[in-house]
Amino acid sequence: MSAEIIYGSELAQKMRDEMKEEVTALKEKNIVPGLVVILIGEDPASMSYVKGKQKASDYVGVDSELITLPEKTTQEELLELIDQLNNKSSVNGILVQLPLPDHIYEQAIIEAISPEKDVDGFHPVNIGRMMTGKDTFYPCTPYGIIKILQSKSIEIEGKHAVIIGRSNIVGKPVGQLLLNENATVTYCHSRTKDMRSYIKNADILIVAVGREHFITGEDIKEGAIVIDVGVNRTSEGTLTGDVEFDSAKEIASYITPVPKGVGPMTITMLLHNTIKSAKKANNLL
Ligand SMILES: NC(=O)C1=CN([C@@H]2O[C@H](COP(=O)(O)OP(=O)(O)OC[C@H]3O[C@@H](n4cnc5c(N)ncnc54)[C@H](OP(=O)(O)O)[C@@H]3O)[C@@H](O)[C@H]2O)C=CC1
Ligand SMILES: Nc1nc(=O)c2c([nH]1)NC[C@@H]1CN(c3ccc(C(=O)N[C@@H](CCC(=O)O)C(=O)O)cc3)C=[N+]21
Repeated sequence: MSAEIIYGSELAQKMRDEMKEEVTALKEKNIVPGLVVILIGEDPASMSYVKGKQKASDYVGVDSELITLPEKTTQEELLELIDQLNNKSSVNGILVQLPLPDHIYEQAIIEAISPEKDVDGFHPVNIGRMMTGKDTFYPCTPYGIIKILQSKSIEIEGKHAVIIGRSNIVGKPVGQLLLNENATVTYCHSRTKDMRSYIKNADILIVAVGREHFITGEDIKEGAIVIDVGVNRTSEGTLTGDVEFDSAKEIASYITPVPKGVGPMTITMLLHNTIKSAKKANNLL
């Protein structure tokens, strides 16, 4: 058996086309969804992600502003900027690119962003809403993964979903969203004992570790659905996921590639959240 490859990039394009129409209609009501991205320092991977996001915003018609600040920016300066943006009505979404330099306390920044403008879905209020099954801004990568599964009408209910990785931005929230969809969820992480036994029993396997070739075809169950979140740069300078694609493809029923898998959906859901925020601010939701 050879798996069907799910190109998140194709779903992303389709959703961006739909959003573009929606934004055009909003503009006729004088509503322009506005996003501000704050990037501190000059990390090349972050700069590349931010560029992709600017391009997608332009395509959809979201008014996106990039604020780049020097590495030495203080926590107080960043908090002051966030305060200004929280109070600016033309700004519907605020994203502070992570990770931040060591001298800035990440949690203080996340909590300073108004939950109503937290289009990353990282604020504790939004995480709490997600955990209690309420509608809110869901974290973009996990939300994109749910959309990828739904786009292929893959049933989540009753399935055993195994998540490798428990970060606040990917692993934990993707498990929560899958639980909300009635999956049975197992989290694995660096302290998990006998991890391969869980992986072998996964109907849906989500891999978010950040290590090339972490999972191979031998690890997974026949017919499993494999979602590869990892983005690793190879020694040749290309991008690759956490899953050894060629071997896994022969065992899985569906698999996402890297690039062109989850990544483009992350950006798409960021735009979705920004448009949603603009609609809410104008009492359209
Ligand atoms: N495509 C996209 O849109 C996005 C892709 N990414 C990519 O996804 C990957 C993960 O990102 P992120 O969640 O932020 O990463 P983190 O580094 O924050 O988390 C990695 C997780 O993997 C776990 N882990 C590490 N080593 C092992 C091991 N040997 N066995 C089992 N678990 C292990 C860690 O466990 P522990 O908690 O115990 O340390 C941790 O929970 C990265 O490659 C990143 O680039 C990230 C965001 C978006
Ligand atoms: N506040 C915050 N929010 C984030 O959502 C956030 C963040 N910080 N910090 C870093 C991670 C990483 N991340 C990615 C988004 C898109 C791709 C993506 O589009 N990848 C393309 C390839 C892009 C390329 O070619 O460089 C793909 O997989 O096809 C990757 C990674 C968002 N993150």
